[in-house]
Amino acid sequence: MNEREHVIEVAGLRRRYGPAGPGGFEAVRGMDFTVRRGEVFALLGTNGAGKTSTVELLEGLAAPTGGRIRVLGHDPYRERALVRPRIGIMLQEGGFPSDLTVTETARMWAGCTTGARPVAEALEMVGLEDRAKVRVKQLSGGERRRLDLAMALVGRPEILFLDEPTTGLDPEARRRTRDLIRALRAGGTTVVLTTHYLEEAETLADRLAIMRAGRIVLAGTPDEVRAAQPSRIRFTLPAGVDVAELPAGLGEVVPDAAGEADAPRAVEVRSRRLQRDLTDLLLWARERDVELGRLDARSASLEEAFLRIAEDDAGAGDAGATNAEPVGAGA
Ligand SMILES: Nc1ncnc2c1ncn2[C@@H]1O[C@H](COP(=O)(O)OP(=O)(O)OP(=O)(O)O)[C@@H](O)[C@H]1O
Repeated sequence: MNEREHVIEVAGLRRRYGPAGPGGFEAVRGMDFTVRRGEVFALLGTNGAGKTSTVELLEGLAAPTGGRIRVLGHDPYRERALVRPRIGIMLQEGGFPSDLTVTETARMWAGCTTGARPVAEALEMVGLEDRAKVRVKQLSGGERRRLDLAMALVGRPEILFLDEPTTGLDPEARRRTRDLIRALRAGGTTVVLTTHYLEEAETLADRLAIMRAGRIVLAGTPDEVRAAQPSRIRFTLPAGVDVAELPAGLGEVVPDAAGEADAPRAVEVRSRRLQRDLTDLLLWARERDVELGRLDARSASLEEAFLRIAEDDAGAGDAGATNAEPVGAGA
């Protein structure tokens, strides 16, 4: 496998619903990223950030209003006939005819697909083999999601697009779906997924991008995205020890404003050099014989990175245009 082959290339991508001007809405506002063959790439973002709007453009379901997309070297909208047979799509709402059984639905779908995977195999991959004879309308919501996934797998896609694949699944089905995604990746399938489960992105994705208001505001490997946020050191200072006495050069020191003057004071240090700042703090405490209460030091989680971006909605993405780190750049 050529690690550097980009199977998806996106530059300056835009999507507007409705007319130009105040009557319309621009859901995708200039996105740049690449996806490499064989990786799992996750798009994250709050409701309405533009994930589905973006993925639909990659799938060739709509034409962008600006920018350029290449999927497997082709324009997925204009050259749909070349791209569609090589990709698998699991939409948020599959909408298969509900009077057919699971097997009939899968056969119908496979009949439209060249080189289709055997239907029984696709159903087994998603754990629906026991529901093969059940009508689609009798499936539970989670089972329908799994049927949608099975249909996306029927064509043995090179790139699999999964829009919130585990939403509505019970924990066991979710675990099974995640294992399946890992197995597909191990077999060389590229997976583009949107999800609201941060731990899913954290454990599955090779790289991820966090969107806000139609733009990517942070992107990279899960480690890179976490590292972009400060670590936190939390402790309490005994009564009588002032925050100003803390060693100089610690990261941003945020004392708890509500603390009483004669009671221990909670302090948070936001640090970009966790080991160094923690060492400085502990040496200072030993030298001064200060007891730090409830000491806790931790690196930022993906959730913190996500929440910080979500909370920053006041800027509604303008900052994102300049802060965005193009995914795949120089990698
Ligand atoms: N057909 C449409 N016409 C007008 N606006 C639309 C249309 N489809 C989506 N939008 C708007 O575009 C924005 C982005 O929607 P999109 O579904 O892409 O977001 P998302 O990140 O996938 O959200 P979610 O996490 O809720 O699925 C939203 O504000 C939505 O209201």
